[in-house]
Amino acid sequence: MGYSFDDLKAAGKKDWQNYIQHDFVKQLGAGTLPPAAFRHYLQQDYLFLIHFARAYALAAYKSRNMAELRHSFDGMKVIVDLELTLHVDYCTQWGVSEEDLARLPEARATMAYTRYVLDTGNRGDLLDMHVALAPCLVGYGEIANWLNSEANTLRGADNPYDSWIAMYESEGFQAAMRDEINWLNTRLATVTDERFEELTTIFRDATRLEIDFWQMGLDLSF
Ligand SMILES: Cc1ncc(CN)c(N)n1
Repeated sequence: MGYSFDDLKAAGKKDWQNYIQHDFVKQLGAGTLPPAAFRHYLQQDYLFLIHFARAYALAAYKSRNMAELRHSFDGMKVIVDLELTLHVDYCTQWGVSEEDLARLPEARATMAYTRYVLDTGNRGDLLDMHVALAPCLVGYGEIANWLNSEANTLRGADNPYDSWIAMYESEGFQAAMRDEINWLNTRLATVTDERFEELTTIFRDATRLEIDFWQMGLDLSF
């Protein structure tokens, strides 16, 4: 009894590190990521985020009070207003319209991750759902902070991916990340050892699916 979000990360430490410090992330930070890899990743991420917005809607459905409802609503707003807007802007620069995006075939990594999270939420309760969502929200906030601490990271106009880093380091995203950690810390403080074990499996599975998502970007795979 008496767990926290850090305990979830510690239980899958190696996977978490492989996710945060993936080659895709390192190359993006250094500005050396092949444009085709970023483009493939970002287009798949558009499809991914639409399903993740649905997952937040499911979390809202599972909410029992106003505070839980608002928490899910805030998570969904970050995806729809902040992240999807940037994705559509990037794609517009490449001459790819929202109609083109909607017609894109989904990569297996996109399907696997999004359906895993939706299934976990359907099967479980609100805590299961948020633990499945946490590597997404908390992970990208942590990635931006990790990139900023790395000597190889190039910031400014010389890095074509600078606006991507800027979004995830922004106060809007970082505040949502802190809220999620606080929310999880409150719930994890009272779970039993058995329940914590179940939750670590969900957290690690979602983290491994994040690793596959980066790899899909590097491999240009469907
Ligand atoms: C695959 C993935 N994971 C996380 C995030 C950050 N919401 C994202 N945009 N895409």
